[in-house]
Amino acid sequence: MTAQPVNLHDYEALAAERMPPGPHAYYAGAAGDERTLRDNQEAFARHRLLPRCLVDVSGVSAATTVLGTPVSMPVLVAPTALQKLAHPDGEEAMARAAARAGTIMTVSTIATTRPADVAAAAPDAPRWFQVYVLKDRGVTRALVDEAIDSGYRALVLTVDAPRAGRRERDLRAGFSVPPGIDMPAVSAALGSTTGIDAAGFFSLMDLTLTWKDLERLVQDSPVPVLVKGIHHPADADRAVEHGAAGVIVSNHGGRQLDGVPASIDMLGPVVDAVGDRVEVLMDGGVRRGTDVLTALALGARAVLVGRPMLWGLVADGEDGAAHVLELLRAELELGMTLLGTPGPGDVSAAHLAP
Ligand SMILES: Cc1cc2nc3c(=O)[nH]c(=O)nc-3n(C[C@H](O)[C@H](O)[C@H](O)COP(=O)(O)O)c2cc1C
Ligand SMILES: CCCCCCC(=O)C(=O)O
Repeated sequence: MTAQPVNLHDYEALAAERMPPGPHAYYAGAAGDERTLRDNQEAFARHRLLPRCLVDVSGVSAATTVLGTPVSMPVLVAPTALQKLAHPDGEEAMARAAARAGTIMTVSTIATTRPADVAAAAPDAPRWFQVYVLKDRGVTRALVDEAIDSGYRALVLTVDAPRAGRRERDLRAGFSVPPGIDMPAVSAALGSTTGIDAAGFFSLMDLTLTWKDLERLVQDSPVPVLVKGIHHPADADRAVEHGAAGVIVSNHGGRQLDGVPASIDMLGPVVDAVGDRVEVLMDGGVRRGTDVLTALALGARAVLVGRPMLWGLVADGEDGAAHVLELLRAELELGMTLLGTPGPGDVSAAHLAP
């Protein structure tokens, strides 16, 4: 493909053409038969939006707030590891792209750039830090402290990955981290990062993690803590009881337990359980502005986008990632205009066909 991408699917195709097979397998792939990966997108297509007419849409704006932080749209950047596999500027380019789009970037524990350096790349932009709790709690603590000291505004505790899902594309492509790509968290725990694969990384995880650890993280944290990887409404309720300021309905882009429901299908039940107490976000399969509208209609405060941000980074670094976000914003604002909803807060269950 040579033409300028006009949607997120075009970026996906472009990245597939340009990336070496191993890194592409790692980014694109998911667990087992990839049923959940497919279902994340297909489930959006099972919902139908129901427009209302003769609403004044002259001032449509996607701007909103998430945990009190103003954002230009209810679309955030999901945490994804190893962004220097996409582009030499990695997380720093992603941070500048998110800042240009006026939204929040969530920086992974397995970033290829230190939390402080990502912050320095876009100093005024809001950003969150995603936490994997490693057996070596000192490594986790040091990264969290660095993020807090660098002004990150929230912690996102990922709870769906005590081990790597069985990622067969990685196995077939023989993917492991190439030389020259550092992951500060992994080098602090292991000394070296070259040759490590997903299973190798996740063997560093602390399998004793429970609700008590969430409570402790919340107590020790000067910033709000969200829990990412929630499927069950009862777990959402438990997360809130243990102090979470928000929950993210997510199946890790289908990369962990294959066969779990699409995130969009668990959003409604989670919103019913905790939506009156905390903000509920979701990720998985968001590829269109209309997907964002569906999530808002089911009660999400915002969505996060994972792979498409990486495809943008592969295609054109900071500019590519920024364009992915701009495409989503344009699609979302057009969708809001056609749906008859001037602001994100106007989108409700009444805008979905029964
Ligand atoms: C290549 C890749 C790396 C990821 N790394 C992380 C990570 O480090 N921490 C995390 O919590 N989730 C991680 N995720 C999951 C994303 O945060 C998110 O849940 C998922 O990508 C959303 O689905 P989508 O890719 O369909 O948008 C990763 C996903 C991908 C594709
Ligand atoms: C080889 C490093 C693997 C990091 C794992 C990050 C992650 O969450 C993922 O889904 O992949």
